[in-house]
Amino acid sequence: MSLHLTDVTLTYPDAGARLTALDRVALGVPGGTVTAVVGPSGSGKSSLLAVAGTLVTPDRGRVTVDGTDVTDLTRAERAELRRRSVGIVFQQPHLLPSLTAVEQLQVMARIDGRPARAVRDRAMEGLAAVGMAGEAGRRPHQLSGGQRQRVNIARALMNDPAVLLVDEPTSALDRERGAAVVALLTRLTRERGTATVLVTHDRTLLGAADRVVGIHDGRLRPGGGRDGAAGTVPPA
Ligand SMILES: Nc1ncnc2c1ncn2[C@@H]1O[C@H](COP(=O)(O)OP(=O)(O)OP(=O)(O)O)[C@@H](O)[C@H]1O
Repeated sequence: MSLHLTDVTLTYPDAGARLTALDRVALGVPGGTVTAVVGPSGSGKSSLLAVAGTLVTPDRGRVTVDGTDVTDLTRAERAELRRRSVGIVFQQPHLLPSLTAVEQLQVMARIDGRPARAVRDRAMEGLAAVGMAGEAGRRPHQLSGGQRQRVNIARALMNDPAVLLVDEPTSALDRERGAAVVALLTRLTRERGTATVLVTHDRTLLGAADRVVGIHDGRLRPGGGRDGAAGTVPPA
């Protein structure tokens, strides 16, 4: 399981010109590791996740998810790869208000002829993995912000993705709960061999990440600082 971005450039139309959101980005994330990408607002973090998650096709460069070069796939093949191999944890949990915690995970499950019972067992395992087995029957309004974020993470991991993309997972949480969520993501990443990318503007919570990379004006900076070779961060 791994994620590779090679020489990725992404531009958006901007008042008759093009705005470069990602500038010759190279990033390799081996399975079982967390790479944190840290940068200020507008630096390209969401763009990076959108490209890595195969939601947006870059102008140039290649994206390889779990050994498959996404660039050559049709739209339908990309959607299938995303469903099978990519988990995304959005900033806000976006849980469905009427569903219990375990049902949030069940709706994400690949049906694929699997009996409902097996899907439920898998969902319960997923909740247990994030310490939420005791809250399986609760609806979102009966959970704390940290608990909702745990359900969010469990849901993203329900189909055992090769790649996990996490957008500002701690923004709605206080420091202690935020640190617990990052520690949880790191543990699950190691246990499952997932290639995890976490983007944030907050450096204080990143002690648990295997690697921290900075992003400024669409360019990566190894080590998270403003110095260093632009754009290129080889696999750890
Ligand atoms: N759909 C779009 N059309 C035009 N420009 C865009 C679009 N999306 C993002 N941009 C621009 O691309 C650059 C990178 O944006 P991006 O959303 O990736 O940054 P970010 O680091 O995620 O910011 P934030 O932390 O505020 O979410 C910014 O200059 C932004 O204004």
